[in-house]
Amino acid sequence: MRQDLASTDLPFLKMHGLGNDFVIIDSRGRDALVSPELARAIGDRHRGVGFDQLAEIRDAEEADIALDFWNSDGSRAGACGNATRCVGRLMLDESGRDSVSIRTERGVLSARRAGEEVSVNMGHPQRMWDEIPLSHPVDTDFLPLEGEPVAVGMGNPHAVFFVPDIRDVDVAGRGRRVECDPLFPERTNVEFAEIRARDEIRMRVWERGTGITLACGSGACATAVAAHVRGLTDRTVRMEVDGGWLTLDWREDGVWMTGPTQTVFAGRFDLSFLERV
Ligand SMILES: N[C@@H](CCC[C@H](N)C(=O)O)C(=O)O
Repeated sequence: MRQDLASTDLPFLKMHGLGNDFVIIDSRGRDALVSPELARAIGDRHRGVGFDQLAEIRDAEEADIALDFWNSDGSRAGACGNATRCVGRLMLDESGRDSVSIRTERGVLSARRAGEEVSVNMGHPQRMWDEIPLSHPVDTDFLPLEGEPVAVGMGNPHAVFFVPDIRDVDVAGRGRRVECDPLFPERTNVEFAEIRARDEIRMRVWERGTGITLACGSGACATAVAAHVRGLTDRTVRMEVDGGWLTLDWREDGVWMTGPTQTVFAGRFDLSFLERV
């Protein structure tokens, strides 16, 4: 057994944002302890806790906290909008303030109270092929793939397809194929979007490293950006995902995403479970 786990009392929280579910581990005051193996073990929905993403809270010098994200296959993600909103909620409640700063791989993000909900500024979208990243220079507004998706980076890669009727899309089949297309050297998240009005989108998602989820915050931001870039929507949209509704607002300082968060339970890992990792 890893010594850092043997000597650690390891509590966690289970949270979700619109059914996009997370295990949150607070590692402030100690070294980071999540490894790919530990993430996979905790992410196992039969033998662990189960999650779409694991978020590890860490100390930060230039922000209130730092966050590292893990997918259930043990891979790292540079961004996770819904987990940022969930941990943002914890930090807003803990501090009693109206705004907190959170350092992620893509920079320092700001989370704010929005009535009962939480808003996060997910930063400016990345539109250059090498920022997303893609394997070679192409027109990121119309990728050279069947269905010509839009490529958008939100600190993680997204390929957004516009479809006439979302009910006709095989999200798992197409999502799995596009995730691993050689055009995406780090794989990609895949969104399918139906435009309902200039201020309303229906979106379903296949997440890199996880599969179909009920919501994807960074995917919702990428979809709002892609729809506006294609001239299909205004800068503010409501978006229905499988788990409910988000509001996206692409402002001068970045893409703001607003929605609900929920704490489900607090737990503590059994030492015998950690011993097997
Ligand atoms: N659910 C997330 C996105 C999680 C990361 C993604 N699977 C990746 O690998 O980039 C969100 O709410 O943004």
